[in-house]
Amino acid sequence: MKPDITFYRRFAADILSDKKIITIRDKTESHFHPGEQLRVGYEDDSSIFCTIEVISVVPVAPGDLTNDHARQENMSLAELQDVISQIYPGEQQLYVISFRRIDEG
Ligand SMILES: CC(=O)Nc1ccn([C@@H]2O[C@H](CO)[C@@H](O)[C@H]2O)c(=O)n1
Repeated sequence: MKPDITFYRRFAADILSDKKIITIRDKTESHFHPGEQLRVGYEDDSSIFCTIEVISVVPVAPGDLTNDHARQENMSLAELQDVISQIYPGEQQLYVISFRRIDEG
């Protein structure tokens, strides 16, 4: 089965240990709905590593990211801002997808 959403492999351990409970995406991945269950795969080979349930999808501008967002990413705010500027350079409209992990694969 193909994943519904993918993550860079370096973030998988934080998701599987429930330390990372949000992801921040652009418009192309803003269509998920609360209650939806998503198969989660690795970005590099698309293999599935867990299932999550979407809690909410909330618009955010990169300049409005807070320490609270960073905590939910298991990062410092500086790290999060750095990651966002690398993955979504120049993007002014992003979306915070909150989730809970349901199982491993
Ligand atoms: C693989 C792929 O298609 N896209 C993305 C996009 C984002 N992210 C992570 O979400 C958080 C905020 O952006 C940070 O932790 C990011 O590293 C990810 O892992 N994979």
